[in-house]
Amino acid sequence: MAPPDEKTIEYLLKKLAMGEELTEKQRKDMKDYKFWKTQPVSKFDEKIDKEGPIDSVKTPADIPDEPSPLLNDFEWVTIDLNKEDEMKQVESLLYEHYVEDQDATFRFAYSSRFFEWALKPPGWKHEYHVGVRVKSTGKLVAFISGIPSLLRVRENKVPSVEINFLCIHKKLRSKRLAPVLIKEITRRVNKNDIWQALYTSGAVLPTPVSTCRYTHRPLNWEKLYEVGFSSLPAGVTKSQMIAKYALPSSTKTPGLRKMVPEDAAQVLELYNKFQAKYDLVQEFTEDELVHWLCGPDTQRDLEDKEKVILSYVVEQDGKITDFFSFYLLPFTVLNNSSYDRLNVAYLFYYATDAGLDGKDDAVLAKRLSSLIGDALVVTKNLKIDVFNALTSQDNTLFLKELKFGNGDAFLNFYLFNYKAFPIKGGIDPDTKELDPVNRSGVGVVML
Ligand SMILES: CCCCCCCCCCCCCC(=O)SCCNC(=O)CCNC(=O)[C@H](O)C(C)(C)COP(=O)(O)OP(=O)(O)OC[C@H]1O[C@@H](n2cnc3c(N)ncnc32)[C@H](O)[C@@H]1OP(=O)(O)O
Repeated sequence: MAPPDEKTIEYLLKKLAMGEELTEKQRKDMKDYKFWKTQPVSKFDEKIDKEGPIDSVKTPADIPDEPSPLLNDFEWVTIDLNKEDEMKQVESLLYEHYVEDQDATFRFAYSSRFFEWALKPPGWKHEYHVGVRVKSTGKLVAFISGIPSLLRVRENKVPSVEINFLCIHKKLRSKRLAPVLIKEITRRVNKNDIWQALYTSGAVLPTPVSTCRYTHRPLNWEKLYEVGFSSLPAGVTKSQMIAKYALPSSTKTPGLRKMVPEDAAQVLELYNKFQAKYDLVQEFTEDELVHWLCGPDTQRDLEDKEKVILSYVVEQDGKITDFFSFYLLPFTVLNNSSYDRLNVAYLFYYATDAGLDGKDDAVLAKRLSSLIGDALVVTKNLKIDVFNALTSQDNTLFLKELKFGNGDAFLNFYLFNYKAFPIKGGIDPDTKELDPVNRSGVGVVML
């Protein structure tokens, strides 16, 4: 990994991804996970004989009606994301404190639109947007969120929540507040008779069910270089680098067009068929699919580059044969005289009917390379600077060909109160290199 002061694209993307390099060092002994060793999660190296819940069966009546008390100066709050000022408070807490960056030169540029999408899918619940305020000033100093999600873990449907955006003000770090927040959201979720959760983190905790690697594809190499994020490899000229990442100006798939909500029934059918191969999947209703792929109503009239999620379908004679989607989360660059923003796209869901019988990976690889190659063209035309993807889904079939470079960061997937056999992350467990043969079993994409 490059030293932080060099500000290479590798370093930045690692920060952006909130990932960490996966080293044995990072993994403490189980006994040192003072909080996690008390929770219903698998232990490292635990032999799993059967998949399923860990805790004994409970009912909401067994769960306390009130949260654990906080220290005197603080209070629990439920954030009302329908209120503009409360939405803004979450935005600014995350803007200031979500990314660890010593000299604070870049930050995720979260927007209300992004949270409308990420935190208010169909069936969202106020009580899963949990905050801690300073009593005297009302200042929001910590946040954790959940959204309802029906998961499939191999053959089992698991009603769950997805937990995300855990954030504590920098001044309140290392005071064991994170476990208190996690216990409070667990209590609120359990009260609704839900006992399982999915979450991801760069941090190594007991115990990842899967680990994927981040990869990135420069779209505007010159800008990345000019802001000092990308370095010039020895013996290569700038024009060679620009030529390396050049893309055609228009897409090549006949019938490619933007997805509209009316496509949902066909897209859902295709999504379900395509995702059948994966071991960890999010099941969608049609309404949920529209939300996740077409975005909330509030984004529909915006220009594409202002949207948070964009989806495209391929339609041939009235039949949708493929789709892809990506979400946009820029970051603000501080202290740079030429640029104040870097535009970043993240690969989201996709599916194709090519090679659905699973007999010929070459057919699937060819189609996906062409499809996601078009996603690169679309994003480049939207002035996106870099396109990120994990090694999840079938991504290792096309990442190399499309010139995605390996990131240093890894993302761990965790299940709460659910034992599961390990799920492949699209990388070789020893070398951590992309593995196009033993592809990932992770179908779900977390934000
Ligand atoms: C059924 C429903 C269940 C619902 C709940 C399911 C579980 C959800 C779990 C949450 C999923 C979140 C998904 C995301 O949002 S991942 C994104 C996490 N956020 C950030 O990285 C933003 C910047 N960092 C911070 O705000 C703080 O450093 C955080 C809040 C991360 C920790 O605050 P702080 O640094 O001040 O620490 P502490 O003294 O309070 O607490 C120390 C304890 O916390 C354990 N720790 C540290 N980082 C994480 C982490 N990312 N997930 C889980 N646990 C974590 C740590 O191992 C130690 O426990 P143990 O080692 O002693 O055992």
